[in-house]
Amino acid sequence: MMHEIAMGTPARISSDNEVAEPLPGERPLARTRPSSRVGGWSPTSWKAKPDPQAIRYDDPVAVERVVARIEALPPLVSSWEVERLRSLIADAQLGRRFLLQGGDCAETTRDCRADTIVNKLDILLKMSLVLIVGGRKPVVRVGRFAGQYAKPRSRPTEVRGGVELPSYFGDLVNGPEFTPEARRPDPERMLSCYQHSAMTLNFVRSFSAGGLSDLKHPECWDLSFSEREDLPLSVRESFQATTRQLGDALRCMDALGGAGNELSRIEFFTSHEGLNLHYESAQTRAAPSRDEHYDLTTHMPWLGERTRALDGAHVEFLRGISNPIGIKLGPTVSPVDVLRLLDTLNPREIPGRIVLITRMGADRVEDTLPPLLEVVKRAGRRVLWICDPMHGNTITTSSGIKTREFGSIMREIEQTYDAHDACGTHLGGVHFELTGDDVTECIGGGVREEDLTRAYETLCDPRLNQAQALELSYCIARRMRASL
Ligand SMILES: O=C[C@H](O)[C@H](O)COP(=O)(O)O
Ligand SMILES: C=C(OP(=O)(O)O)C(=O)O
Repeated sequence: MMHEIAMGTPARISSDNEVAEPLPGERPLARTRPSSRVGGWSPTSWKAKPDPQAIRYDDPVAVERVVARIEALPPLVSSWEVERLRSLIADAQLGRRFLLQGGDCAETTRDCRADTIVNKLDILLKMSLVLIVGGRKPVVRVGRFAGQYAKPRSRPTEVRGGVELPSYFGDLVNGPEFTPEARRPDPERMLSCYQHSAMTLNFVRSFSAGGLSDLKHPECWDLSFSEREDLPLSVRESFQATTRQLGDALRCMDALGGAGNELSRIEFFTSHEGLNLHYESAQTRAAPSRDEHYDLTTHMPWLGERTRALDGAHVEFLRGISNPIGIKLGPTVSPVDVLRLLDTLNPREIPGRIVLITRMGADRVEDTLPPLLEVVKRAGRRVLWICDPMHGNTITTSSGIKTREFGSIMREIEQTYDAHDACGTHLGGVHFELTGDDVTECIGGGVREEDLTRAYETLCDPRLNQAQALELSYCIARRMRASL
């Protein structure tokens, strides 16, 4: 099969915006070719713009050395996979698919292990099956993995016992241990995270091809939440009905075998916050025969709440690549900001290009979301709206533990559905910080505040565990079914 691939033998890069002559027989790597399609843009034009989360590397030469090494390495994903995701998102924008995005808050190289990855795929797959039954439409699965190694932080430094050190910005930048050595931003980490992303992806791909046969019997999943006495009888009954329908559907698909069998080949896409632009731009390449650039570290990078300034480095970088992109929108964004972001990031109204990820907080959805929905609808802009009910609902317990309450998470989803219903727009997906492991980081769904210290493993924000994530998918399926 012939593919148009944005790969090639690396040419020697002579400066930021030039490509050295290739050797005889060598295909030029077009990484630093400026784009004629996107005015004034090149993969490194972001360097001239302000970056509120800029990493303070102390050795710029070492940064350039690592970047050159990553440029020379093969891309992690291909441009045709990216295009496929864009077409699926375009479908979701028309209401024909639902998008499920989820994974760790901060992925770590330490957790690049078979069991951890399998558990994550397992929960995403289970959730997607429940959502298919609820919404009666296919689900696009996008993991926060194989690259979710960089974290924006509220404060550049952290103080413990009178000692001040740089904050932990994710394994891509520095280490979590509270020592000057670990917290020093180290460019070599970009190479290590590239390698761990490649290992993760390799495992995800082989796993996807094999299918997950043991998921065919939802009766064997841990669905103890659906029996909980504190749930109203109607909720329990609706959860049990979902399980029965799911079991019937899976057995039916199994009997049909091969073609169209959701369990025989499972598609996952990757995503992460496009935060460390040295890393992102090192893997950004031009498709050989088209004036299109792709960030090939991931299928779908997203723009974070802290880095979405219109004149900032991150918007500059993302405006020139052709990947679908997520844009986080928190309670301080204005309708005008959203339209400007859309004008800058999708001036040609490309279908499937933009996923707007709202994360207002359960108490702010009602006053902040409707004006955004209205203005985008009135402007006739084509976007996929999805809800991240995690980032606006972070609280700190009296003993200083960062957590999130299951009830607030679900309330944000319900309110977001209500706002879309009132405006005549539609909610086309959800975005979660979750893990397939049995952690105790969020309260509710069987975890009490006093349980938080038992298995609190995240290095940044609290994630849903397997049972909590599954319960949420049942709640969403219930809501979806009610609006069919
Ligand atoms: O995941 C989101 C952010 O990186 C995270 O909420 C920042 O946490 P902080 O406020 O502790 O820096
Ligand atoms: C940092 C994140 O979110 P936000 O930008 O919405 O705070 C995140 O999703 O990891």
